[in-house]
Amino acid sequence: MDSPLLVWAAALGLINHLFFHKYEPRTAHFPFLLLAAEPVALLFIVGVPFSPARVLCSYLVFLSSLSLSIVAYRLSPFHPLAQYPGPTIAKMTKLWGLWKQWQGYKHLVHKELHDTYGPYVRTGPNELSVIDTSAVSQILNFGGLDKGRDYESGRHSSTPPSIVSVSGEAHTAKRRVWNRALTSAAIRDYEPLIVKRASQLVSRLRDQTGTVDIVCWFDLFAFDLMGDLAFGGVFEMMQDGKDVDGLAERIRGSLKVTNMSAQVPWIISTLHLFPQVGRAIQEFNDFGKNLAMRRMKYGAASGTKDLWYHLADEAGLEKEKPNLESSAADGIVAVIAASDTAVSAMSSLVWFLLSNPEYYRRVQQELDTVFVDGDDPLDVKKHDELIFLSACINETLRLHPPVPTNGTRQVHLHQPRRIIAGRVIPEGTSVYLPPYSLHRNPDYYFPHPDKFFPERWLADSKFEKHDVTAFIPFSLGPANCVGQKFAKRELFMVLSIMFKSFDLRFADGFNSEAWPGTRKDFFVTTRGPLLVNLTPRRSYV
Ligand code: HEM
Repeated sequence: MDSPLLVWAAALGLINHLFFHKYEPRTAHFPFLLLAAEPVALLFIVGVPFSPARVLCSYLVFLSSLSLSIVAYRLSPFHPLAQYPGPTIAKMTKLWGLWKQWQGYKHLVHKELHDTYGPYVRTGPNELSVIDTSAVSQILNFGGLDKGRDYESGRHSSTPPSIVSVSGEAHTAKRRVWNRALTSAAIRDYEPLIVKRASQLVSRLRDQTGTVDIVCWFDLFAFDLMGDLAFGGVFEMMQDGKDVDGLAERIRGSLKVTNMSAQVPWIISTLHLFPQVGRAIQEFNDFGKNLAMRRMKYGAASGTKDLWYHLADEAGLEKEKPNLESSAADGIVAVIAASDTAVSAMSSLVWFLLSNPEYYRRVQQELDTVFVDGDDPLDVKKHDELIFLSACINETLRLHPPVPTNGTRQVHLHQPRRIIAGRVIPEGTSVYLPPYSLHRNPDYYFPHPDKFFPERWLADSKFEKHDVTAFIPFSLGPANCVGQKFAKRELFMVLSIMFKSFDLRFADGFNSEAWPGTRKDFFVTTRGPLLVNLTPRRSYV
């Protein structure tokens, strides 16, 4: 074979690495075209006759040289993250963890890596995972790192921006509107809707005979509630007893794809060139827009201020009113962000209590003491007295955080490096602070960091270590969970009325020990059926 061609092909591989290293591509189309054309063009440049064998050799040598050069650099002491430990395969390529991630086990992978390598782990060529509390605030809080590229990367240019997909000033503007939508006063306006839907949940559960999948009913409840709040009452899933249009499945499918593709952001806009992907995106955009138009036509389900009222800035408080598409995108975010998260928390809490009968009894006793006969468990004024239920909720969020790995924060390319907790975070680095691993770190929760011990949250706790700076189920800082007060209100209301209304036990034959393994991390958590039997205690609805 012609050695000049092979030498040039090898050199071209190295030159391409240097070029793309300096000018990191935002999309894959241009690099793909370039990489496909170069080895063929080389035949003409070197002046050798065209033949399929020469083309093949040129490709092989070119791609081998390019890949070897990339891998050698990533593993070399010259790479800016060289001092951080991690598995070699993770340092070489981002593709290594995609399979685990596709299966929904990213949180477990991060945990395993931290157990092996310590609090700072290199989980990708330009990616770190950190579970050091002295870094938490410096990374997440005001003045910390920006939201990572993974947040915006799933969004096609035709999709209107939502609070999740924007950063910088655009995020600050959206966040102002969302903050107004989720103040304590605003949440009080939403309470009648929570009361209505929580009562309906209990009454529908009463209609069921035999075994019940409580996860499924929590799902139906959450969609109905968020449909009321965000779009004036669009779903009646509890009434139907199922998700007739398969909305939840569609949302979860798109979450899975977005979550995966966010790992390799440069491929997104190329994927979007495929007509099927474009169509699916368009359909989803239209779905949001139609819900928004329906809400504008029929008004709020409560007849008063709902979430949409704030998201669409109906009070006209913003200098620039958000357009319909943008508010619709936020409304859809509300449905997604509020449903899977809250459902995960409620389901896990039920699982933990049924697996620990002594704690379950204690929760029921507390509820029976706080809400004596005739008291309404949906009366939020009494929820502050539910100290033990509150401890159980915290312990659930610690062990089963509904957002187990969370998205990244980032020192963007061309930004100066940052020093965080005394360590250098170079430009172009994405940083995870995975709640699942942080919450189970024995340096912060000891003893028995993996065990459900609600007592550790009580004022007279005897636990040796209980460092609440390592508790971030709702994240921290300017992009933390804006809905956390609402989420807690919802959890207290639903759990109070449910445990007052029913005695629950795992259904006969249900493999309860296997249930935590059905929890999958696709940014928010999905979970498998949780089969229980319900025996009515007394009626509140
Ligand atoms: C137990 C329930 C919930 C948990 C554990 C949870 C957790 C989180 C987490 C970890 C984030 C990511 C923050 C980050 O990037 O650092 C987040 C973001 C967000 N959550 Fe929640 N969430 C819950 C319920 C809710 C509810 C009920 C709502 C709405 C009513 C909501 C709305 C949002 C929104 C809009 C964001 C994006 C905030 C931003 O980018 O500024 N969440 N949530």
